[in-house]
Amino acid sequence: MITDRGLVVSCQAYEGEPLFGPLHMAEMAKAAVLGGAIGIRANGTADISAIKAAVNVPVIGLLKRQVEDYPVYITPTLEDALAVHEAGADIVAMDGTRRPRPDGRTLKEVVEELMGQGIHVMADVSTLEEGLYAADLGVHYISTTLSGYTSYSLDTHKPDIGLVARLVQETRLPVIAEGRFTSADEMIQALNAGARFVVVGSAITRPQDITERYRKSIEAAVDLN
Ligand SMILES: CC(=O)N[C@H](C=O)[C@@H](O)[C@H](O)[C@H](O)COP(=O)(O)O
Repeated sequence: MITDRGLVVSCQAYEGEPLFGPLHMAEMAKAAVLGGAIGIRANGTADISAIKAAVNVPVIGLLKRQVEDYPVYITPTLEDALAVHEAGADIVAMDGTRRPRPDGRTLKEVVEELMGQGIHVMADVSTLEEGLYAADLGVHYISTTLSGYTSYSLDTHKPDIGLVARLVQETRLPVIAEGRFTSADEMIQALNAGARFVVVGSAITRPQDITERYRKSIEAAVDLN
């Protein structure tokens, strides 16, 4: 369990991005830990293993896999969840919605199997209802990761601190604030709303996004021609 409060850094790069691959992600994780991250979130078995070998903080693992016709892509099957666990993740993060999964299993079935094996589960949800359902199933953590990314949550506030607050009020589980955080002020608000910790990815570990954000800010304010 992660009992500390603070900042968890998500070190993820997609294929085609300059920092894609376990070597870069392990170095990124080391840098995050040097800066005081209390944990790392990572995608894919190769990155998870490399990061586990590189740092001494808990790793939240997931496996992103898009299967045709299924919108669920964060650790979509039981097999994916077990692979994440075997790669060394301390916590397995998975889609915590009730949408159909490519292996035909329900969220309940997957969670029960993982918990039966003593595996710690983080349910990535997009709404209060999903969080309450995941809590009923007994998951260890609920994260707001998917707010803004399901067809029925597209209009939610970025970041969704309101959802963090509601989940804290209505469940007894550790609530994780994750997704679309870009400033320390927003993170402080989420922690003050009761989040156990905040997970930040792109705003720290995607240099191309960071550069673009700065560039757009100056372009909006200064005539560069
Ligand atoms: C929705 C989805 O697929 N989220 C993924 C989950 O692992 C990652 O792509 C995000 O980077 C992570 O959640 C952190 O969020 P942000 O990068 O906004 O700080």
